[in-house]
Amino acid sequence: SPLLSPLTTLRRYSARRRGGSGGGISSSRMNALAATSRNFKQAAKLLGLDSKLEKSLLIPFREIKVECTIPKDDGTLASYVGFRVQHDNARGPMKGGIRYHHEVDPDEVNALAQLMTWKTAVANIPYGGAKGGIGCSPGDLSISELERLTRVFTQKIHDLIGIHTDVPAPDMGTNAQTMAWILDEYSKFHGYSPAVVTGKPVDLGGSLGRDAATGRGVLFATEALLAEHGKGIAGQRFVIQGFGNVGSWAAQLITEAGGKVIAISDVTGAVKNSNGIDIAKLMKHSAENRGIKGFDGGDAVDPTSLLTEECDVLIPAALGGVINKDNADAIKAKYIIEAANHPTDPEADEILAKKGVLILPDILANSGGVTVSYFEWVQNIQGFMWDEEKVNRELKTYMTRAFRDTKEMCRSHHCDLRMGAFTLGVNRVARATVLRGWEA
Ligand SMILES: NC(=O)C1=CN([C@@H]2O[C@H](COP(=O)(O)OP(=O)(O)OC[C@H]3O[C@@H](n4cnc5c(N)ncnc54)[C@H](O)[C@@H]3O)[C@@H](O)[C@H]2O)C=CC1
Ligand SMILES: O=C(O)CCC(=O)C(=O)O
Repeated sequence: SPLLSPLTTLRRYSARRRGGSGGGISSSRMNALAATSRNFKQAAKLLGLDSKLEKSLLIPFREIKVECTIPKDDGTLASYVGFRVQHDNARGPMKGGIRYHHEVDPDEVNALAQLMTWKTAVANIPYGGAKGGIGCSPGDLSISELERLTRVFTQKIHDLIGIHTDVPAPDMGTNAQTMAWILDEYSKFHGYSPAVVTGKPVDLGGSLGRDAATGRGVLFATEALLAEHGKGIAGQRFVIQGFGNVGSWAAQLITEAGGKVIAISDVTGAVKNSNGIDIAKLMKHSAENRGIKGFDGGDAVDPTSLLTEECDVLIPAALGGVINKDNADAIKAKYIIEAANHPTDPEADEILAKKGVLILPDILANSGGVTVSYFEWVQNIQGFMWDEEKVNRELKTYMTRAFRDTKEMCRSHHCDLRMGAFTLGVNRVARATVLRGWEA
């Protein structure tokens, strides 16, 4: 969250976890890997990819599973399973976040790693894709337990990550402080290596603007989509699920651009105000009260009904699979901007397409985070720091270009935005793979 120090954010996450389910996640969601692979196969078909190349692109490069055993503060031992899936490196070092969440499982990490491969290609940054996670509830761990867990995880994978092999970053339940621990632990083995992680604190070589980057990229992508329909952010009504790094920055920047955030949720609860929620006040409340619950700047609403609220633009910015065949038909938004990864199941895609709802897919909409991660890595390698204005200006250029390239694929392949982005990403990875001589 923009107003909080890294340590406070992790503590706040803990309270959110204890606060209740937050809602909106149905048991009807598709398996994440099945859903992502289905989108990939559809794109491969549109591109007319050779079937052997298609198969080779889908199979991950490496799947790592490690047991991380740590002493708890009370002296007992606890063990957690950590994963890192390195999906593809045809276009460069593998890149992607590390998630701490109780629902982390190998299939989902696999799906998220695959999405990173297509996302970095859509953004046209010189990376492949990876993702990691530890099955834990960060909220139930103290800061020192989280630090021990992160250091043990790093000890187990340090030989398999690196500046030119695989570069982790934050995702749900992790933040700049987590990256600082990974950087420190990795550097014990390999010498001081700031470029081994991105999204780290600015004091350790993090980029200005990385904290806000995913939310800012969501704003730029939304602006590009609305502009096609003769609209701007100003005057549009937004509903946002998730008030963590991505959701809180998106809410803040949309408000600054004149949009009206009329409902927002996190794991502790949801609030609605048709006159527009005071986001600065909500940030303060959330920091002081460990979540949205109890905020008096609107009416408390059932988080499960948040996604189906009347609005112009819906922004899921929390978990995957939240828009599925159970609730898709009830969605009233005209546009869905996927700030979260894989929030929409393919079955829901079909229902929403029939209703005329336009979806800006995750691998385009949330690519601002990894794009500024790339800027951070470049700055670290060059030993030179950009000012924030340059970071934000370059981010806008990259987001606008990714949107334009996606639209071009939509036109040439007669497909929707999701398939436009998938064909764009898959085609770039396929070309790099063939050029490198994949069959040799
Ligand atoms: N952090 C980043 O740079 C990027 C994140 N993403 C994606 O954005 C999404 C959010 O990530 P972050 O904001 O980084 O995570 P975070 O850990 O900072 O925040 C997650 C938010 O989701 C909320 N949440 C959890 N379960 C919920 C539920 N059932 N209902 C409503 N809210 C719920 C939490 O309370 C919290 O507000 C994830 O899907 C992540 O993969 C995508 C690209 C980059
Ligand atoms: O910044 C990065 O490297 C990765 C961000 C990420 O995990 C994502 O885009 O889903």
